[in-house]
Amino acid sequence: MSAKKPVLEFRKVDKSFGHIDALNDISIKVVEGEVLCLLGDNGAGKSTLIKTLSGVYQPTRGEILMDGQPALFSSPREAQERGIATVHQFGGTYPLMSIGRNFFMGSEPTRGWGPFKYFDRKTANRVAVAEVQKMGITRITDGDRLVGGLSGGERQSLAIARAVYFGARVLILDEPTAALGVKQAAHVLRIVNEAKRRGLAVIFITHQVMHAMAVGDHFAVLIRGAIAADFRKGQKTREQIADLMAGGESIASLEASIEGYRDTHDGLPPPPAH
Ligand SMILES: Nc1ncnc2c1ncn2[C@@H]1O[C@H](COP(=O)(O)OP(=O)(O)OP(=O)(O)O)[C@@H](O)[C@H]1O
Repeated sequence: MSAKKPVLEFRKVDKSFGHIDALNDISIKVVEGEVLCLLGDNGAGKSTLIKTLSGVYQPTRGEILMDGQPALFSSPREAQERGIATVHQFGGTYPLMSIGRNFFMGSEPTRGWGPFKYFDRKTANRVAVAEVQKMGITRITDGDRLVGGLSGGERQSLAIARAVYFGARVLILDEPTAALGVKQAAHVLRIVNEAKRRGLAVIFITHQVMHAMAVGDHFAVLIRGAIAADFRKGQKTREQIADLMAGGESIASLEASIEGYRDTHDGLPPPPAH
């Protein structure tokens, strides 16, 4: 067990949509300075879990605690104000706007007064570039550059740097490396480590076991809305984690049965199961 403090905690949380139980008896802690990897196949409940953490949904049953106190986030804005930031797969950035504008979207620094107030482009650019560089992206030097010209990894990094600058305590990263090549993914993983080093509690959602293993301190595998396994770094091998994500069915035996079918059916794959 970790001696660090949980920032957020779910206690026996259920979330149902009519008769569909998307989350079932979820108890989990998100700890400062740690990365919690949330793993699970399509439809396992990962999105529902992060939406419940970030105020989009309210639990049907159970309790959410923040800093040990009961917390109810009635909207995403309220969760954001409490320091819960969500970064989605494509960074949630605006491609036709500059880096400086994107960084300060919604909290623009201004100069002047009353009707003479205007967006302080220089300050925005200076701060945005400095913050992004502090996270290790030294290739970004011009805050006027359009975000549309950045790589996928740089966009993710910009969104993470922004969340850190605006005081996020919990950073939820929804498949940040899913659409990235190896080098770009490595870049984002380094930034995840940097956010953790700065004491943020990070929730990292991914399908990629290797990416999870590169940054995770704590792992939770969701299957059909329930936590099927909850373990810490070093307690399971890559193969064991992949098997858990596949619902306990050994990937190796699945591959062997597909190969066996191909051998007797002119190399054709088996038809999909119904
Ligand atoms: N708003 C909703 N209304 C009804 N059912 C929902 C709703 N949102 C999610 N579900 C159901 O809850 C279950 C979990 O869905 P969820 O989107 O959380 O899974 P996921 O793990 O994020 O999947 P993916 O990796 O494909 O995004 C699914 O069966 C889904 O159909």
